Amino acid sequence: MPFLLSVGIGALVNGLTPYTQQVLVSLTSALEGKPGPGGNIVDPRMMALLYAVLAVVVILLSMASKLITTWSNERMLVTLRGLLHDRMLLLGPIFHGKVTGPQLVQIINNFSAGAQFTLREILAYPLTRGVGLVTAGVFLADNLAAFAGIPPFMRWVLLALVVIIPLIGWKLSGVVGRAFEQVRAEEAAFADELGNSTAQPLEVQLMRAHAQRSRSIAERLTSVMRAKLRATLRREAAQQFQGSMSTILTTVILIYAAFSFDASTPVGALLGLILMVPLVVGPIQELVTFFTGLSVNWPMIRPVGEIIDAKPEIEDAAAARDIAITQRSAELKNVIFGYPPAKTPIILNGVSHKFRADAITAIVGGSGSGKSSIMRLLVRLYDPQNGDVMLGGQPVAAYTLESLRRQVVTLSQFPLMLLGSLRKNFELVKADITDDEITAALRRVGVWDALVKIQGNPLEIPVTQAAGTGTLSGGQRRLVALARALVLNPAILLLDEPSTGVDVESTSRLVSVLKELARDVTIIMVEHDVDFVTAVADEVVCIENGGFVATGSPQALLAQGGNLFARFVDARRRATSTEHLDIERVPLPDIAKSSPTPKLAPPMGGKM
Ligand SMILES: Nc1ncnc2c1ncn2[C@@H]1O[C@H](COP(=O)(O)OP(=O)(O)OP(=O)(O)O)[C@@H](O)[C@H]1O
Repeated sequence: MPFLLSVGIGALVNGLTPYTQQVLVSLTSALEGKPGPGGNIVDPRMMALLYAVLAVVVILLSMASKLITTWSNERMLVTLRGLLHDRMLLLGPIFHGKVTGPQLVQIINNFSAGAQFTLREILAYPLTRGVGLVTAGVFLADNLAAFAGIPPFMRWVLLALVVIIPLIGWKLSGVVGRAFEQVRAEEAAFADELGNSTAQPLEVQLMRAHAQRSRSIAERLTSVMRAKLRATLRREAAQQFQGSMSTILTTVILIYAAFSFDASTPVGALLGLILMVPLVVGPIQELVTFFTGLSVNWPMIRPVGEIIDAKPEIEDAAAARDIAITQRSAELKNVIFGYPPAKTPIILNGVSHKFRADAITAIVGGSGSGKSSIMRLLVRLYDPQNGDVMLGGQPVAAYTLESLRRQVVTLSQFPLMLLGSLRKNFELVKADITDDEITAALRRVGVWDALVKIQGNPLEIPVTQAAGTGTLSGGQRRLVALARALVLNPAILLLDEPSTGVDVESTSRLVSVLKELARDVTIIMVEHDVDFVTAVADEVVCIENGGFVATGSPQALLAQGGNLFARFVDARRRATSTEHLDIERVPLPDIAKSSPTPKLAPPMGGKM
């Protein structure tokens, strides 16, 4: 609505402006006592009055047009930014693997403004500028006709100028566009580099990498500056050229008019030429400027368009339904999987396994063996190339993504924590959650008492980017995230390294929480800590070289020996054993025989 209003008023202003100038032309001719370009003799006082009224109307409408255009622009921009944000959250891992977080921030924050401007111009130009162009064109022809004997070729000269000059401008805009494409690439690289520094500034300090980061940022900034300088110089040259269009045309017409001027020609017609040429050239010039602007903005508009057009990689299958998981089983049937788009290397090569319902299964394997990939298949972040992933006896694609992810809940290794209060982080998964529900969930995972020590009302604890005074520690974050996952009453819970960063006391609490939970939730976890696995898991599935190589309870696998789990436990024991440490035994002084103030044995290598 504001857009249509702004376009309507803009068209009115652009139509009235040449008309107002033409009134001035008629007024001048009337003062001279000659008929105006229209052929009529008019009353100069009436014309002066009409000019005054029209001038005031144009001024008022121009002001209104500016205000409404600003309002409409802001509304369009808000809608576009919201749309980009929402679309981006629907896109899958291939998209998010390609476009980094800092780049997304840049697209939604900055690039959207360029896209909004372009969209507005495309939609509004034909009406707003078109009306002005046609009106001024008609009056220009009227004024030219007042010059006796204008030969027809002059019209062709004019037409040629009107066509050729914008064409040259268009060519120039291509050069400018390429230069700005480079600017965008440099800015994206800078955004990533800056993201590297802002992600963990304290870690940068601890690594004493300040100088390295500083150098990288300086290099990137220099590249951005160089690219911008190149592009800006090209743009300035193009704009200078476009700016001269109006002057060139006015000059050509005036020279011709001056040579064709005779006693019968009204001075008003000459004035008409001077006034109308810029009004005809203006919209054409704006069109060229717009196309130049389009080339300049295109590198920024394209990613905006890509997000709007991009299709989520995984969508609901045609026959997908909202199905309740009653039978809390999960099964892989001969699954073959490699990451798209290449789908090679094969990560899972024909794996089959039925995860026990209402039990805890730990997937154990070396780094990069495909453990997390299995979790991703279970929540349909990806689809396998072959075989079936079954949940509750149904293929995973039979569920709508909404119903699947409501019931199969993932607790990732580094859970998402929103900046804000602890309560806000629970509202993330359940908008209408009550304080009592949050409290119960936090008590259930055993973190409540520790949180009370941070702040009397733990729900108001501020969640910050990093751990610090008055906020959550790394381990507490994990337990809070587990509490948040439980709020959803999952049928199947997927845990990625749940024991990471949790202290010994909290770990034993975690073991009992998970064991209790597993009475009516199927838990599948990826875990490197084999002691934790031994303590908590009912079943262990070992993965190696794309296949499941051993399955059984931790105790059975340990008793059997030789399998991957037993090897891992053994390696862990050897790594943490103190037997290999050569500790020199220092003889204790014989207190009975020694003097009242016995001398202590000197430390190794030390001197008393
Ligand atoms: N999005 C992706 N695109 C392409 N390859 C990927 C992607 N994610 C993971 N991989 C590759 O797939 C293999 C298995 O990855 P996965 O994350 O499943 O391993 P993992 O067993 O969970 O490893 P870790 O214990 O180190 O977390 C790895 O070689 C990894 O590099």
